[in-house]
Amino acid sequence: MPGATDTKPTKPLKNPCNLCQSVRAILKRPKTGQQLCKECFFHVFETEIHNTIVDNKLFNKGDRVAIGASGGKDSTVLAYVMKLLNDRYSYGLDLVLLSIDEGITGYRDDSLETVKRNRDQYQIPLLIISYKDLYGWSMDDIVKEIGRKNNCTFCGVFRRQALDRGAIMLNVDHIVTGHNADDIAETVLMNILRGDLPRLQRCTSIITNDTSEDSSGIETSKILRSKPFKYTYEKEIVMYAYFKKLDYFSTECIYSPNAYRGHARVFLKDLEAVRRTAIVDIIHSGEALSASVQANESTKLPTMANCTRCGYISSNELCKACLLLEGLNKGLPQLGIGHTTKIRRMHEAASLTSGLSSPASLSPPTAGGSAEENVKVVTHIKDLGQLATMPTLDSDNDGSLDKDNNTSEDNTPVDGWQRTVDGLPDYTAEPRGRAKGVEWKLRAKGRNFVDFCRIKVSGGQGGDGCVSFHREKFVAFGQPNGGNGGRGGNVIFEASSNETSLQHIPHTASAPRGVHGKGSLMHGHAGKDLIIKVPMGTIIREVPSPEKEKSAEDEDEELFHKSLELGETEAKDKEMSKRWVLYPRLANSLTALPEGKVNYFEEAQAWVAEEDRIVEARRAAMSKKPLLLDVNEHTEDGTQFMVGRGGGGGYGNPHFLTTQNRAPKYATRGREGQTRWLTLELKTIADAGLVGLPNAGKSTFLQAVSNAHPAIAPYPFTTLNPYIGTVDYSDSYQVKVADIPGLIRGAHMNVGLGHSFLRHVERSKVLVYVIDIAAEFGIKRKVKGVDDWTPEEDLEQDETKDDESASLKSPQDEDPNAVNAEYSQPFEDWKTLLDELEAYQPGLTRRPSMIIANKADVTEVAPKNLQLFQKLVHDEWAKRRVANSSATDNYDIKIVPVSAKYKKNIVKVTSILREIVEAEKAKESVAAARKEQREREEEEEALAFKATRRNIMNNSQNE
Ligand SMILES: Nc1nc2c(ncn2[C@@H]2O[C@H](COP(=O)(O)OP(=O)(O)OP(=O)(O)O)[C@@H](O)[C@H]2O)c(=O)[nH]1
Ligand SMILES: [Mg+2]
Repeated sequence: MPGATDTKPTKPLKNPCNLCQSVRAILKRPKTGQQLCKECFFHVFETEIHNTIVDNKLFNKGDRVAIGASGGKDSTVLAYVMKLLNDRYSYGLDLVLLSIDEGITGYRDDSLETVKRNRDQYQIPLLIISYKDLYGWSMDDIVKEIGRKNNCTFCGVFRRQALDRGAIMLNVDHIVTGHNADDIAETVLMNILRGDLPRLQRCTSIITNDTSEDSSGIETSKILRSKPFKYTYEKEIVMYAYFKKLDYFSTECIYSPNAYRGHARVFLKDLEAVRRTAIVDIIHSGEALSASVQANESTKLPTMANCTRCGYISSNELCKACLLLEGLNKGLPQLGIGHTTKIRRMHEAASLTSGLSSPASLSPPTAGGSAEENVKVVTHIKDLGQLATMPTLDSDNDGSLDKDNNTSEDNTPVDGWQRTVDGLPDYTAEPRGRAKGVEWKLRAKGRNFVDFCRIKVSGGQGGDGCVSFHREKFVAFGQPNGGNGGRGGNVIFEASSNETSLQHIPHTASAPRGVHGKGSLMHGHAGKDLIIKVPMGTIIREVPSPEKEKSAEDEDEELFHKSLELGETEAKDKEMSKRWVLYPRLANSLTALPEGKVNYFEEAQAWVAEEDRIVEARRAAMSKKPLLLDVNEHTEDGTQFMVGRGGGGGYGNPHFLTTQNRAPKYATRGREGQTRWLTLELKTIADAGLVGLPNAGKSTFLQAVSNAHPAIAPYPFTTLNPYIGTVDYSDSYQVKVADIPGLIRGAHMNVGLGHSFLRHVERSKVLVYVIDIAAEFGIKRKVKGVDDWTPEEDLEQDETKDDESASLKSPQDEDPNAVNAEYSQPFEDWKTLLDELEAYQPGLTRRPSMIIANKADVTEVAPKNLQLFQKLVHDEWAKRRVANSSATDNYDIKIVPVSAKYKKNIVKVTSILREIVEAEKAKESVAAARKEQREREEEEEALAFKATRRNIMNNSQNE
C-alpha cells in the first residue's frame, strides 16, 4: 500500500539527547546535568574551550605554543583539542609538546611512552627534559634522600622551572597546561585556607606571566602560561577522552598520595556531590576576591628579581630551586622546606661567613665536567640551537655551608645552647640535635603526636549461603542441602592497661568475612573477630563518614549509567547477583515459566526484602545515636567494646524449602558488615599532673620523686609526650604522677601543640604547678616558630592589662635599671598557667592543687622571689575564692620550695601530695558510693513499680 510507511507511528525515543532530540542520550554532563548524545557532547565540549580561548584572547596568530604534556588525561585531551581547534578555526599556531621527566620509576617512564605515542598520533614535535639532566637529581634520588614527606615541594618547584627552561629551548612564546576547573578550584581553596592572596591572584588568572627586572637577561619573564581548561570539569575531560578513545596514562603519582591538595580535593568532591556548580562557583569567588585584592593597593605582591645563582626569576636572592638544591647537595634536605624566610636568612648569613656569596653550583658533588656535559638533554626535535641559551651550570661546589652554623663562636656552651649575656639560655638560637626534632614535631602540628587518631572500622561480610542438592545412587531427586554462610567477624576494642599510646591503631580495620556454606549442610565458620587494644583513658567517638553519601538521585544516575554500559537485563542480573546465589540456568527457567505455574522465587524475594527492611530499620535505629565510649579508670582491664558488627551469613537453599516448593534453587549472599568512622582520643590518667611552662623542671621533679627517667635538657619542649611515673611510699602506697609537656601562652588556642598537651591535664585528679622560682624578669622563653605568634587579642589584652595594673608593667620597659618591688616573674608564669587552663576548660583550675617552687637552689634570686611569690599567690587565691565562692577551692594553696635537681625538700612535697591525693580519692569514693546507692535505690524502685503494675493487671484480669 503506497504511503504506508509514512503513516506508521514511530516509537518515541527513550532518553533523547537534550540538544539534537534525534539520538538517544548516552551521558549526563557533570557540569550542567544535560543528557547528551556523543556527538553533541563533543560539540559543546570543544566549543566551550574555543570560546574560552577567544574570549580571553589567549593566542595571537603565528604564536609558537608549547603544550605541557605529561601523558595523563588532561594533557592528552589538551593536545588533541588544541590541534583540532587550531585546524578547525585556523588559529595559525605552531604547536609543540613539552614533557618533563621527573625520574619516577614505574610512573613517569610509562607515561612518557604515552606522550611519545601522542607525538606520532597527532604529528606534533616533542621535547623531553629531565630533572636528572637539569638538576643532577631525579625524584627517585630525592625521595631516597629526604623520604616521602615534602617531596612534592621539590617536584613542584623543579617542574615550574623546568617548563620555562624547556620553553626557552623550544623558543616558544607560550605554554599551555592542562589545569582543569577542579584543579583551579582546589588551588583557590588552598590559597584561601592559607590566606595567600598573591598566589590566589595568580591561580585565578587564566593567563600569567611573571615580570622581572631582567637583570641577567634570562628570557623566562616573557613566556606566557595559560590554562584553556580553566572552566572545564575534570569529569568531562575523562568522558571526552573515553568516548574519543584517546590514548592516555592514568595512574596516581606514587610519591604524592598524602599531599595537602588531596584533602582539598576530597572536600571539593563532597561539595560537588551536593551541588554541581560548586567548582565554577569557587573559581568565580576566587576571581572576585583577587579582583578586590587588586583594587586594594595596600596588598603588595613581592618584587620580582633574578636568582643570583641561576638567573631564574625569584623574589629572593636565591630562587627556591637553588635553595632546595643547595640543601640536597649539602646533605641538608630540609633546607628550604617550611619556614623559608628564616632558613633563607640562616643560609645567607652562613654564605656570607663562609664566603659563599658568589654564585655557586646547581649540580650535586658527583656531577663534574663542563657545562655542556651537565646539560645533556634528551630531545625528539631536530633543532637544538636554543640549547645555548640555557643558563650555565657551574661544577664549582667548594664554598660550602657547614652543617652546623653555630659551632665556632665562644658563647656556645657545651650543651649546645647559646647563652645571652646574663648567662640565661637564648631559645631563639638555632636548636640542635633533639631540639631540631622538636621543631619538626611542632611544625607537624600534632599529626605525629599519637594521642589522637581516626579509624574506619568495618565488620566482616557474612559468608554466602549455598545452593546444593543431595546426590546419591538411585535417589532421583535429592533433598536441598546447601549450608548457611558464617557471620562476618566483628571489630572489637579491648581496654588494655599495657598500652600507653594510640600509635599502633591502624587507619582502617576490617574484620575477615564469614566462610561460605557448602553442600551436605555444611555451614560456614564465622569470621574471626578483630580485636584492637586501646589504652586506658581513651575516648572513642563516632564521627560522620567523610566519604560521599549516595543520595537516591545518585543511585538512579549510577543505575542509568550502568544500564547504558551493560544493557538493561545485564544490569538487572548484576544487581540480583549481589543478593542471591542462583543455581545454574535458574534465570532462564524463570523467564520461560509455563502459564499457571507459581514463581516461587518471587515469593522468596519478597520474604527476603521484608527481612532486609527489618534489618535496615534496626540498623538505622541503632546508628541514630553516635557511638561514644569512655575507657576510663573505672573500666576493667580486658573489657571489650563492639565497634563494628559483622554482617549475618546468607541462607542456604533448605531455608526456602516449603511444602509446595521442594527444590528451591536459590540461596542468599551474606550481609555487609557495619562500617563506622571513629576518632580515638587518649587522655592520660594519673593522680597528679605536673603543669608548668617549658623548662620549669617538671621532668627533673618527676625523676626526683619516682623511678621514671624522662628526658631532661635545658631547652623548651624536651618532653613532647606525657610520661607517667609512680611515687612509691614506704607503706607501699602509690601515687601516679604525669609529666605533661610544657604549656605556653596561647596553648588553649593550640599554640605550641597546646591542645594535645592540655588534654592530658584534664584527667589528673590533682594539679601540681611547677614554677621556676629562679626566673627573673627578662628571661627569654622565645621558642622558634611558636612564640613568634602574637594574636591581636593578646596584644589588646596586654595593652588593657598595662593600663589597669601599672604595677605589673615590666620595669625594663621604661628604665632598664629600675626595680619594681611588686613584679614577680614566677607569679606571672603561674597566672599564665591558670589562664590557659581556665580558657581551655572552665573550672579546670578549681581542682585540688599545689605549687612547687622549683630551682630554689639558685640562691641569688630564689629566696627573694619566693617571698614575693608567696604573697602574690595568696592574695590572688583569696580573690579567686571570693569570686568563685565554691567549696572545692576553699583551702589555701600550698607552695613548697624545692630543688628537683639536687633533690632538696622532696619528702615534704611528696607527703603533701599524698595528703591531697588521698583526700581527693576519699571524696571520689564517697561520691561513687552515693551514686551506687542511688542507682540501687532507683533499681529497687523500678522493680517495685513493675511488681505493682503486674499485680494490678492480674487483679483486673481476674475480675
Ligand atoms: N638549678 C636547677 N636547675 C634545675 C632544677 N630543676 C631542673 N633544672 C634544670 O632546668 C632544665 C630544664 O629541666 P626539665 O626537667 O627538662 O624541664 P621541663 O619542665 O621538663 O621542660 P619541658 O619538658 O621542656 O617542658 C634542665 O637543665 C634542668 O637541669 C633545679 O631544681 N635547680
Ligand atoms: Mg620535660
